[in-house]
Amino acid sequence: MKRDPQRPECRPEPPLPPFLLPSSTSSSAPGEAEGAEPQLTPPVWIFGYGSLVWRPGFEFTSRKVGFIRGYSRRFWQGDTFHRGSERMPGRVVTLLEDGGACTWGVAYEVRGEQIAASLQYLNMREAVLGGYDTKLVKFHPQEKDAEEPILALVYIATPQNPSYLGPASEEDIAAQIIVSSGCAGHNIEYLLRLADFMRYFCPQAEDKHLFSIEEALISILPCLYCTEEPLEETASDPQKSKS
Ligand SMILES: N[C@@H](CCC(=O)N[C@@H](CS)C(=O)NCC(=O)O)C(=O)O
Repeated sequence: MKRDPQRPECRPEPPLPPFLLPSSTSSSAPGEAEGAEPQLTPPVWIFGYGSLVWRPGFEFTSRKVGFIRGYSRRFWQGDTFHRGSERMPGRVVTLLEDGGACTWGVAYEVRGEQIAASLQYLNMREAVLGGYDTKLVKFHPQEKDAEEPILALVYIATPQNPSYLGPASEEDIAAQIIVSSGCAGHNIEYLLRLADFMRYFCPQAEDKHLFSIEEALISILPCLYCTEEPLEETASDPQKSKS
């Protein structure tokens, strides 16, 4: 896919300074480190790259489409609550450290009372229910005139969390998504909404993993994308509409 010369090339990011944000799997919300001052200063930016791109679930002041460097998005996290069950775990996305890669998503700006409310909500949704930890990353807005990257909080499910499923073929991932649903809805919806986000908001970006799974899912369930014959065809040949 042709890259837009205006867009910053995706190259390895220099390491971030260490920060004291606790792992959000601890009982405290991110930013409430035991005995240490939180490193996030208002306004706080939260980067989403999975369900957060279409369903943040918290109030925010503004949002920007953009990317982070050094990570690839992978359907390698199991989910037995939002998009799956204990008996049929679903698959949702996490980030894999990958020096030369970029992951596109949405960063949300939260201010004032929105900060504590969003972090408490996400601590429950992502950490407690989802097994995700928090990290700080540099977010690059897609606006061409965007100068500096923005420090943002991101939720990542590491291989150490109990729901981590790890790599599988795109076909096996699609087959697992097809049979999984949970409290937030079907796992198919999760995949297709993420694929639609990338098509409409980041058409210049590549995500072979995501679109290969979507293709595998459509090859198993062609009805998902079957369309009626174009009207103009049946109009020109009325016999067709009778078949
Ligand atoms: N942390 C990623 C992934 C978050 C994610 O998709 N988490 C799932 C599982 S815990 C979730 O919140 N699902 C809600 C839904 O599927 O609507 C993001 O920033 O979007």
